[in-house]
Amino acid sequence: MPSVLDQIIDGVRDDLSTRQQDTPLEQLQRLAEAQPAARDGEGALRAPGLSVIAEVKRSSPSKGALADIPDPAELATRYAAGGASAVSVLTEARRFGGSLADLDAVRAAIDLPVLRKDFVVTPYQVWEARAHGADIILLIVAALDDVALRELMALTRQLGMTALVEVHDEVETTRAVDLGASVIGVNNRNLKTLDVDPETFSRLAPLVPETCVRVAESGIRDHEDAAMLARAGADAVLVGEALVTGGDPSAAVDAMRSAGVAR
Ligand SMILES: O=P(O)(O)OC[C@@H](O)[C@@H](O)c1c[nH]c2ccccc12
Repeated sequence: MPSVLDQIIDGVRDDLSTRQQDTPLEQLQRLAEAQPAARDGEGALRAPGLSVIAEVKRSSPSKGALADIPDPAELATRYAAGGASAVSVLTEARRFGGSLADLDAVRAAIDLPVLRKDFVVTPYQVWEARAHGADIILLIVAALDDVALRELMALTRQLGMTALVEVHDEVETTRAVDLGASVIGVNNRNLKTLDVDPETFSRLAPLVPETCVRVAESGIRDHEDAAMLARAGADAVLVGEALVTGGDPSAAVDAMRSAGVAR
């Protein structure tokens, strides 16, 4: 039985081959080179206090539809007003309801670093992220072998972007650290089963060197969860569902950010 992650990546590869036919790599590279330089995503997350990466997320494989989000730019503007350090935009279409158009809209609306959140498996997607103005990309260790991960990390750096390298267990964490990742996200959700274990971050954080930015991801409901994660060593939290379903995204971001101050 293929895992949920395998199934998602199969769909991503299909959609990718369509885009590669429409837009050849050389054209993307020209678009990427015409972009203003990438913003310093790592620096934004390293800033003192608990940083919030606020996510534009319409649906998820685990919960189905979460929110319509007719105007992602407006949502991103609210995140920025609440003090988000970066905005994450899901661009995966089949399971998460995202698109590169969402990324474009958010990029045009705010001046914060923007994270392209997708299942990146080829250099083409890294160029694509930069061509659409992203400053940070997600690289999921569970989806990549060391050769691919090293190549994608190097290209990300070459394009002036930050890689958020995502792990879910001890082996993946060691791989990320050994490959020199400087921003490591611990996903409390297992992408192979979609189960959330809120203790995952606390268990893995000690394996991540102090010199790295530690990001806690998934299942973070409120300022109390954020405070707990800050105490467990999180420099940043990545939050989607709680912000898109909560009614007041600015206040929710502000509450989480402020919760980290008392750490
Ligand atoms: O909506 P939540 O539970 O707050 O989670 C946000 C984010 O962590 C989640 O969307 C996520 C983390 N890693 C991913 C990888 C792929 C897709 C999605 C994700």
